[in-house]
Amino acid sequence: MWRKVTATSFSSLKSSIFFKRLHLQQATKHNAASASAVSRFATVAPLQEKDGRCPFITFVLGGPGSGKGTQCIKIVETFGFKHLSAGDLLRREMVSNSEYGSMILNTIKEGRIVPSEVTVKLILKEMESSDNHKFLIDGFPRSEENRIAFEKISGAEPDVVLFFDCPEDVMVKRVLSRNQGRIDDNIDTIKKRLKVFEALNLPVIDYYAKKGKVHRINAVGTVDEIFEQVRPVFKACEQKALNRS
Ligand SMILES: Nc1ncnc2c1ncn2[C@@H]1O[C@H](COP(=O)(O)OP(=O)(O)O)[C@@H](O)[C@H]1O
Ligand SMILES: O=c1ccn([C@@H]2O[C@H](COP(=O)(O)OP(=O)(O)O)[C@@H](O)[C@H]2O)c(=O)[nH]1
Ligand SMILES: [Mg+2]
Repeated sequence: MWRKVTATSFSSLKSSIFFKRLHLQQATKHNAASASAVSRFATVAPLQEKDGRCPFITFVLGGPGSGKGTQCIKIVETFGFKHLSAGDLLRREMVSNSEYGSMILNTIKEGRIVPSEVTVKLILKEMESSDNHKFLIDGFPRSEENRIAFEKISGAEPDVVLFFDCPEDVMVKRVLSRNQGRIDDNIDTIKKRLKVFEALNLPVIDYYAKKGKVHRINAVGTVDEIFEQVRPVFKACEQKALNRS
């Protein structure tokens, strides 16, 4: 299993490099643009250099309400991935007496993006504590800065990027009827989130598209119809994912 195989490398990465760097960065302001992120996060040795193996990572991207979380549940059921929703991790952190609680609350309320250090730390912690080696990272990276932070700090890249492509009017309708009591599921915040998605998240999708990693899914249709587009993506890489275990 991935965690057992790489526990040493990942733990030492965590204690020796990631957390030390994190403390340094937390003392600074978090508003750096993606360009400066390149220099803010020093490169670490890729996980696979340490033991020849690395986790199988899928980034699940798309605008608010495009159906990322819904499809992740089906992917988990069918292909046995571990689902990590960045939004859920941040909401859990927010209500856990964390020092970041009020910052996360205000950021989500405004539809902005939480500083990369915080989100990457939560994601890597979950990955490390999981026995699974196949991960769906849902709703992350949301910006080039997020992407660079993850890749530099973890030394890993996604194997697959799913992009749920959905018209804005459909996304707005779905979010407004989501009914999960979320502080950001109101029309004012949705408008801001759509702008942030276009300005900051589409460049991430473009970046991975140029690397041939993006699978565009037409996110209009029933949940089952959409999953029939998703299924072949994972069927095609089942063997590759298995080889990582
Ligand atoms: N294909 C679909 N058709 C209709 N409603 C959907 C579909 N997929 C998801 N939904 C609903 O839309 C809302 C947003 O879906 P969700 O999976 O939470 O999206 P995201 O994680 O991308 O924001 C939820 O209430 C969900 O039940
Ligand atoms: O990597 C992330 C993921 C989420 N968020 C914040 O959390 C909110 C909700 O994210 P989630 O993925 O749950 O929303 P969804 O797209 O599923 O509606 C976003 O608008 C952001 O404010 C963030 O800052 N960084
Ligand atoms: Mg979601």
